[in-house]
Amino acid sequence: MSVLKISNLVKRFEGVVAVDDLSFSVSPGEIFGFLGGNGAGKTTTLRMVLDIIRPTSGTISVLGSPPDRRNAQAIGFLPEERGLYAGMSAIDTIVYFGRLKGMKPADARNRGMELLTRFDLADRAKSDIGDMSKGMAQKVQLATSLVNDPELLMLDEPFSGLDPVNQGLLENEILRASHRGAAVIFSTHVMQHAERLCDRLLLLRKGRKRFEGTLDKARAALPARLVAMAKSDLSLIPGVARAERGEAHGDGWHDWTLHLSDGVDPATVLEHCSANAIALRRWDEHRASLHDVFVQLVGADPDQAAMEREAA
Ligand SMILES: Nc1ncnc2c1ncn2[C@@H]1O[C@H](COP(=O)(O)OP(=O)(O)OP(=O)(O)O)[C@@H](O)[C@H]1O
Repeated sequence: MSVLKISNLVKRFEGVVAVDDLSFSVSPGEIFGFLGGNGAGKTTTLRMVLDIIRPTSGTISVLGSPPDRRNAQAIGFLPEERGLYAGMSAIDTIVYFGRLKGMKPADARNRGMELLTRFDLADRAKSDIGDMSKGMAQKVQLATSLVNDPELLMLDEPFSGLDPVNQGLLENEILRASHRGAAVIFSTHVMQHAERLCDRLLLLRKGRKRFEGTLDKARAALPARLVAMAKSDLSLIPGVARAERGEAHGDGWHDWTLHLSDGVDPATVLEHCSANAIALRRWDEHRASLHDVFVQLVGADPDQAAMEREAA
């Protein structure tokens, strides 16, 4: 059974269709990347799952029921706009959220301390949130979303604002939640995180689904590039859309870069070479990255490109 099932979801605000006939589902233990450019409709979708806003049409099922604040006990959510109550200690904040989710205070406190220890913040458990750095406060907020061991964990841009060590820590937490059977949905603009973590991903553009599937399927959506060294003219091979002859290596050997036509498997080009006695000294396949797929299907976004360069 799906933990989350969204069918034909539409959300219209005045003058804007924020979510446009969106359908997808997420199963227990699955890590699902919810990707899209700025304003694609990601946060709006997550808010509808949480019953913070209501759909214009379509249906959402969370653990078999329509969205309802009572589902909160089974959900963990890290909102995009961070912010906890300054004036409250880290551990009291986590206990507060645990209690909102129906936990006994002692259980929430034990679980909170366990999380703070894992997040290297045990010595700051009694510190006021207002006295913490932005990244530290973000880790406390992450702990509030994990305190109840949710069956559905939804993280909106969880990596932004974290240093590389803490980004690694967050990746581990996402894997840990998935291993214990939680369905995890996260949005990000940084494709490397999605590439490392996602079992499946969805690309959203202006509220509409542009792609849904595995990382392999996403990368296969763009033609591959091959780099080879050969004596023959490789531009004539069937399936090669464009070929560039590169550096000469003597005795007629040249580097070649081959851009394949859509849907052509690099293996068929290699088979053609061996069947036709085309000698090769080098053969490297370069598949499209998720970044390439994102830019192609969702459109380049200057903010995203800058963030991805920063993260690379
Ligand atoms: N309360 C609202 N009233 C009117 N329009 C809204 C409201 N909330 C969101 N929108 C619009 O809906 C669209 C989708 O916004 P949303 O915040 O869901 O995008 P997002 O994918 O989360 O973007 P980002 O990556 O920039 O956070 C945008 O055009 C936004 O302006």
